[in-house]
Amino acid sequence: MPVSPSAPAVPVIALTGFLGAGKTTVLNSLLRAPGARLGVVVNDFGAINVDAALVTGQVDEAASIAGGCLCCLPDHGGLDEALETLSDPRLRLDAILVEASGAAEPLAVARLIRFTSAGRTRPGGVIEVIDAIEHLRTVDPPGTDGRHGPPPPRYGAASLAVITKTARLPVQERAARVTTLTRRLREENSALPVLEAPHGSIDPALVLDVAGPEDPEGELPLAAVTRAAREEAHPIDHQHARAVTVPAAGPVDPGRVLDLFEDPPHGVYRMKGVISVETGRTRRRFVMNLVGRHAHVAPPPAGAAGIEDGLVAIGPHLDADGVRDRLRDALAAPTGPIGRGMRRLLRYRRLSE
Ligand SMILES: Nc1nc2c(ncn2[C@@H]2O[C@H](COP(=O)(O)OP(=O)(O)OP(=O)(O)O)[C@@H](O)[C@H]2O)c(=O)[nH]1
Repeated sequence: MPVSPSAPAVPVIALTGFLGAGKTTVLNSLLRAPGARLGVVVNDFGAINVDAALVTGQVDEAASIAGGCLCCLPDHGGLDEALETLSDPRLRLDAILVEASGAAEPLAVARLIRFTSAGRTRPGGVIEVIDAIEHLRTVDPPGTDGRHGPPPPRYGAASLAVITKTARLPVQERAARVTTLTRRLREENSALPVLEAPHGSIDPALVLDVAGPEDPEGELPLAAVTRAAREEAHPIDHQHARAVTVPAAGPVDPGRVLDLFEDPPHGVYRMKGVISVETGRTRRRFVMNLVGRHAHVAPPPAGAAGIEDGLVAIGPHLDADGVRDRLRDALAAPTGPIGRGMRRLLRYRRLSE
């Protein structure tokens, strides 16, 4: 079927959020929803793009950018080219979702999308994913006096905020946490819609709503200019996280990997990757995640078949050599029986349901 030369510009929606907040989980939930044809660009910080391998569901077109933040990589890691390709009218995509790395600064990501050279796209909004458990310790912590100062400027980039992991809080604390987070977000961004997303699940209609007209109807041109200026005023000023990637040569001792996850190296906030474990003649793979002090073990989705075994450790202040040694040690070939470690791993697996 011929494509109209006046095909509408494809909205590009950014998924931002701190390390491990749940961006891939939200993305997967959107991709499971039938209806819209979505393109995906996944940016990951480590040398192995773990997130790209963990994207499940119906991706109509995909691109992967690994090895650093979009905003810090030379030529933004090829984002313009990826958007140019994905916005080809022949692909007939309804929207393109860009999952930023957890170390990216949302204002910088919004600016890259706004000023991309890909001519058939338009900014479709920024969805900031917020970890209900960790956010007030990591992104928006109180000062030493226990009081919050001005909210982080990144809140100003968001068009929708999605709060994840509330179910992991004690029931009696959930409502208060959502209220506190919403109040903080709206101190910077007064009209920001905020919603809870149990296990990353949000209504895709809301996301495509976020991607509504570029400049809200009735908005004074001045408002658009102010928004662009705010994005400009915060150039790439984010704290540079570091990532250490260590591939695994073969099956590992799960006990050693769990020792690492239970006592991560100083400065490591996030670890993720895939490991293989061999018992008898059976080899099984597991997806390992650590966010803060919370470890999660899951079976691999189909997409993980294409990813090599290994771990990526990420943190703002880590000693790369020391961390690499710890990861290598944890991923070394087993030197003895692994039964006890396997039972520990399966216990984590059950608790991660
Ligand atoms: N209980 C619970 N766990 C969640 C939720 N959302 C994400 N997780 C878990 O949190 C961990 C990190 O989730 P991801 O979706 O990979 O987070 P991310 O923001 O893509 O991570 P980075 O790209 O590394 O910054 C995984 O173990 C998820 O299973 C949620 O709503 N509830």
